[in-house]
Amino acid sequence: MTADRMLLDDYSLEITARDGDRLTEAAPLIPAGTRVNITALGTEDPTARLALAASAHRLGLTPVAHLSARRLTSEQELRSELQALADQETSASVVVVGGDPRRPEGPFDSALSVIETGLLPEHGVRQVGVAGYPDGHPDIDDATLVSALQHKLAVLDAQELEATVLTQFSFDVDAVVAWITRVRDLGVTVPVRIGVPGPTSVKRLLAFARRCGVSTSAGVARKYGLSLGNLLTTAGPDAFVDELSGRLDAASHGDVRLHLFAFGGPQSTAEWARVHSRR
Ligand SMILES: NC(=O)C1=CN([C@@H]2O[C@H](COP(=O)(O)OP(=O)(O)OC[C@H]3O[C@@H](n4cnc5c(N)ncnc54)[C@H](O)[C@@H]3O)[C@@H](O)[C@H]2O)C=CC1
Ligand SMILES: Nc1nc(=O)c2c([nH]1)NC[C@@H]1CN(c3ccc(C(=O)N[C@@H](CCC(=O)O)C(=O)O)cc3)CN21
Repeated sequence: MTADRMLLDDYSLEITARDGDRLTEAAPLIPAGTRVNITALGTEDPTARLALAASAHRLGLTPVAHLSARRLTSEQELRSELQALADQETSASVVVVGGDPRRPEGPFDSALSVIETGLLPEHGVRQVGVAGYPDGHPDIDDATLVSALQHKLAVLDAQELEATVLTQFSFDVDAVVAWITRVRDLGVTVPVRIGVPGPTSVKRLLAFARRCGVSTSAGVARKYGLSLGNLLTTAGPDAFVDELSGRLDAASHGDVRLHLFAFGGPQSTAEWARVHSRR
């Protein structure tokens, strides 16, 4: 198996609640059991996210609902959301992120505070994803991020939950390789999924990068293949993934896979993964 195929083997796909119908259309392109992550945006109807989790499950995929700590207005809301996922048998895997609101909307200020409630395993959760930041975070310093990561993994381990680290997307292979090396050196052994945008217009990629605090310096953009002078062209992660796979080896970097953000919709991202994993 080539290095690209290892990275793309068992990739995960992140979509939003609005992508429901489009997931059904894209499903024939997606390997059975693939994890489909459902972003927590705060703008969508929570029932739409539940419906999408149910639909992914029916399509033979593995739904992974995201919980956003700072967007939860009460512990009751967390309980209801988990119970609703459990009732439709879609609670086995979730992701817990801090959430973008500057001030928490309820009792939870971080992913850790949600995990520490102990409510996840009580509702049938067995596997939990937490976030990693190869490019850093605009509002949170690196030391805080790394200690939060270690703390979350320790508590998940104590709760006998499987953990995965899902990274924020990045256009910078050097930063990603350095970050994987750093967390492995710190003793993080769990699987890591590197966030990569699926193909979409340069314009959309730049807008998402700005919104999510991801850097797009001129050098990084050029190497990635983002032509800043032509915003309507489509940019895919081909060069990024080829270089990343050439620079990783399982012995020193452990279990590393791709987490594809379907910014251009599930179909184009799934098609990209299918073509690229055959090369
Ligand atoms: N929706 C998504 O898919 C993603 C969201 N993010 C965002 O990245 C940020 C950090 O998330 P996690 O790594 O899960 O952190 P976390 O919840 O583990 O928190 C790490 C530390 O940063 C603080 N913190 C958390 N969110 C913050 C915020 N919005 N502003 C200032 N301080 C904050 C926490 O109190 C804690 O001390 C959040 O804003 C999160 O929403 C990151 C990646 C993906
Ligand atoms: N700090 C941070 N906050 C986030 O919210 C966030 C990240 N990082 N990292 C990446 C994920 C993926 N995210 C997203 C956000 C929007 C769409 C999206 O397709 N939005 C549609 C509208 C969909 C809707 O409103 O339901 C769009 O056309 O913009 C996809 C992924 C948000 N995410």
